[in-house]
Amino acid sequence: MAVYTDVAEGELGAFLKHYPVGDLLSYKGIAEGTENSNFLLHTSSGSYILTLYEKRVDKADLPFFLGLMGHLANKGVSCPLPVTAHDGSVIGTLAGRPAVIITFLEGLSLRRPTATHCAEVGKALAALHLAGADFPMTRPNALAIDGWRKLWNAARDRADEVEPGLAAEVDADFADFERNWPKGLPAGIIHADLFPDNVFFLGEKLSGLIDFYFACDDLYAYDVATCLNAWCFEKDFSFNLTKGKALLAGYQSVRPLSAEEKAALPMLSRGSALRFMLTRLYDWLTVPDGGLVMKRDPTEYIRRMRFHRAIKSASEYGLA
Ligand SMILES: Nc1ncnc2c1ncn2[C@@H]1O[C@H](COP(=O)(O)OP(=O)(O)O)[C@@H](O)[C@H]1O
Ligand SMILES: N[C@@H](CCOP(=O)(O)O)C(=O)O
Repeated sequence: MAVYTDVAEGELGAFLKHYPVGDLLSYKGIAEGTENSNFLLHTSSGSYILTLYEKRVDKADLPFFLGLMGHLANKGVSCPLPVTAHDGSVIGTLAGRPAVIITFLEGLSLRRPTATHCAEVGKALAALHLAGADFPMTRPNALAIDGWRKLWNAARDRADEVEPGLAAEVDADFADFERNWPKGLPAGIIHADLFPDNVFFLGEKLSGLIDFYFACDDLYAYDVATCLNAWCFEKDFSFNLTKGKALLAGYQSVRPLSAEEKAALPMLSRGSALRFMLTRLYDWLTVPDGGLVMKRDPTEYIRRMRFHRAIKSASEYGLA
């Protein structure tokens, strides 16, 4: 469910007069997504996505996210381009919310990606890292260890309701991360949420990347770790080595990982699994059922955390 704010046809028509998109022919709310309200617009000049930013996106971050999409699109990354209004602005106001129109990308997100799709994602992630290297704005990762700690402080007392023993397990992880989290690895702009729902394909060919609303500055290899978690595990929580090999080979065909990045991959993957477990756990425990935010199962990421804890070397992910 991701239409939290309704938009009346009259006010949308009036809003669109400020943009070079032609006349409104039809529009409908999009069910997919988690954070914001999204609408598909058909106008006399084509299709667009209208996003109304809801409470969990800080308006102060919008120039970074939208500027980044523009920068990447101009460098040949297939991602939405924000549409500039006649007065030169990109961020408007609609139904009391910050609102933006972005270009529509063709393609479908996949429920069951294959190793071929994983290789494409690896290549696209590396291309994104290279294309973002000269983006002039910065945004610290709000969901790095300090941000995880805040989520954990809010959820810890009830964590064992979700999985007995989870509180002690995660406390031990924090102690390890706070002492041993990798430092000094290559860093720059990362997507930070490149899950299958944020990647479009036309057949086996990747057609676009969306949802840059967690993008930030952090370790490139941490973004690779997030993709291993999101793309290379099966529904039974087993790691698919063929997919891992394909994703890593795809990435390294564009941007080779250093020996230090490779060595850090098990810890980064464990940290990334903890990050997604924590946002899911926080929502699971704090958001009322039937509420507006779609709740995702935190236990899927507890399984991944356990898998990564047992990894001895990054070769177990499929690194040559
Ligand atoms: N540029 C785009 N082109 C086509 N569809 C899009 C585009 N942006 C978003 N969508 C659609 O809207 C859905 C939600 O978008 P997303 O950015 O993931 O929202 P949220 O930030 O709320 O999770 C996507 O799953 C996709 O179906
Ligand atoms: N990918 C995250 C949730 C964020 O949702 P999105 O719709 O903004 O991609 C998770 O799986 O926990």
